[in-house]
Amino acid sequence: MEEVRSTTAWVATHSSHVTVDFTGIEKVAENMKNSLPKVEWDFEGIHYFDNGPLTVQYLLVLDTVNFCFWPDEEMSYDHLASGLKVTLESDKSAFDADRLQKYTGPQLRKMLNWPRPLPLEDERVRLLHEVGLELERSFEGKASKLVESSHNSAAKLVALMACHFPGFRDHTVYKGHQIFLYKRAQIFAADLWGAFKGQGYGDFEDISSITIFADYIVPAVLQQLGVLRYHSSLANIIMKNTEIVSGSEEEVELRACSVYAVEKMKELISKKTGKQVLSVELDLWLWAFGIQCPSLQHHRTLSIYY
Ligand SMILES: Nc1nc2c(c(CN[C@H]3C=C[C@H](O)[C@@H]3O)cn2[C@@H]2O[C@H](COP(=O)(O)O)[C@@H](O)[C@H]2O)c(=O)[nH]1
Repeated sequence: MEEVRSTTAWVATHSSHVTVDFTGIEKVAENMKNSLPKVEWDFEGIHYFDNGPLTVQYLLVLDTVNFCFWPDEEMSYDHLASGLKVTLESDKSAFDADRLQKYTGPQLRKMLNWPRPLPLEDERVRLLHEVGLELERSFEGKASKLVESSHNSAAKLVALMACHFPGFRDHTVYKGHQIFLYKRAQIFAADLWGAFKGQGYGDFEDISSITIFADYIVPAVLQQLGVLRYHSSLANIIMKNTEIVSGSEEEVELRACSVYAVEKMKELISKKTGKQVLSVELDLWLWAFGIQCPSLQHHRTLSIYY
């Protein structure tokens, strides 16, 4: 996580298209210092939960395919989370490692009750196969064993995931420097922590080490709040829904500046209140705010990472 923090800070200080506005951060921190809005994990009631290892298996499958819900305007994260939940409720072995290795695009569509091909469907299927195979090879087929191997460390869990599953290696090269974001690996740790309320499979002594999850909703919210400012050419691209290429300077800056800005916001709120604030909590608040705001325009990048 230190690498996520330091490399995203490097991007923020060398950024050409996105600026982090410290006055904007100060304003948000000032507003939040008295009442930091607490958003409950699963505030929408769409996730599977049985307080046991099957929930861990469900969350790993969910975060394996938790990316790119566009250009299909009707598709959203909620369809994914609830579709996988219904699947598991009717067939408890649906996410067994051997079955994960065999799913096809049409079968995944059927699970989600989706009438047409999913965005990046072939990649979603490939990543499910990858996770099924590696779970079988290294963790007796069980996501719970993977989590147990992290010995209550979220940072270790993220490192283990990056090591075992190439699809979770969310990094890029920016102006010659390697930048780490690890969005889906971090969100898996956060989902466990949220679902299990910091107990059992969600008991991570270093949950404070996690950063926010750099997706396409959070940068848009931060821009709306005046925390991020876009160069006019980038603002135009986003306004016109023009695709931004994965790995481009613009894309890396949008994601990295978001991580950096929220780290700064967190430090400031903690200083003002004398209480520790977690990036996970800020992320959930920003994300929940973003998805309730249908007019919010986000950047469009075809990516398997978010
Ligand atoms: N930063 C951040 N990004 C998040 C999430 C979540 C879901 N987390 C759930 C877990 C527990 C809570 O109950 C949350 O509901 C999804 N995403 C990202 O959003 C995008 C989808 O958006 P739309 O097209 O509108 O559905 C896509 O990139 C997806 O990867 C989050 O928490 N934080």
